[in-house]
Amino acid sequence: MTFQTLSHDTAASAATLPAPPDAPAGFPDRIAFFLDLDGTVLDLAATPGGVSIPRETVRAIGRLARRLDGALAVVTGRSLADVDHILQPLRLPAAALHGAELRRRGGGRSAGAAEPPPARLTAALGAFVDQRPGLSLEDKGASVAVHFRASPEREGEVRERVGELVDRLAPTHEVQPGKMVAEVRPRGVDKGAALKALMEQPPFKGRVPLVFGDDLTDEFAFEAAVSLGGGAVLVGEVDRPSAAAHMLPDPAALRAWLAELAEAA
Ligand SMILES: O=P(O)(O)OC[C@H]1O[C@H](O[C@H]2O[C@H](CO)[C@@H](O)[C@H](O)[C@H]2O)[C@H](O)[C@@H](O)[C@@H]1O
Repeated sequence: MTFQTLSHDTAASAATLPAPPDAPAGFPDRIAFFLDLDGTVLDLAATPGGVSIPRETVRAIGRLARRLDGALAVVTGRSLADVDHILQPLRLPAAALHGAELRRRGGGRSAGAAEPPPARLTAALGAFVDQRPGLSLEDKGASVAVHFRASPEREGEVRERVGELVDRLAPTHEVQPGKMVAEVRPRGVDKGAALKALMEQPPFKGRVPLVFGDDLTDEFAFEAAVSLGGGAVLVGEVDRPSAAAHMLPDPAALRAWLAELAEAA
């Protein structure tokens, strides 16, 4: 495996990471792909429902999944229903809601970890959002998100209030910060644990993971992949340390990279 494990302590180093090789080592027989969606494959949009994906990207992902013998999964904060809607007609293995919803090859779903937060928390978040123009609540079941992209000046207030409400009302859940969003997800559920769970079974077992992501939640998956001898590609520049050893400037660059690899395959 040629993906190096590097340590990146500064934003400057993260901004100067090399691009991933055109043909990653182990492709297609010994490697597994894990794709984050928003900010990675998808350009960010004003609202969760405002995203779109070029049809040729869906075709490229489908083709790569076949070439990898099915060892291509989505790892996302979105729900499985959203994943299938965005990537239709594909139905890929997926760790949705940060891993609270897990779909292995063949459509089997995990049960258990996907309990929603207490209703009193969702009600309190709803009341908070209703009183502040520009905020919105995305209720995804096991995970709930407060979005402030339309009101970025409210970031401090949102992060503080969501943290306080979760501490007081939802001991089963914890806060997951993200881009213009404060999410609430089940405690201990993260993309790293989800990646490791998928890697335990075919078609992932015996391969090395390569993860593509952009946000804080993806760092769990980056670290898990590196710990399993694989690698990570950060999409977009960040002002934080990252476990990724490679970088692409934006989702368009990743879509082009995937299309080229699919074409070559
Ligand atoms: O894990 P991901 O696939 O990256 O999903 C993370 C969250 O993505 C969505 O929110 C983000 O994208 C929106 C559309 O571009 C944007 O409006 C918002 O500001 C971003 O935070 C999604 O709505 C969340 O449920 C996901 O958890």
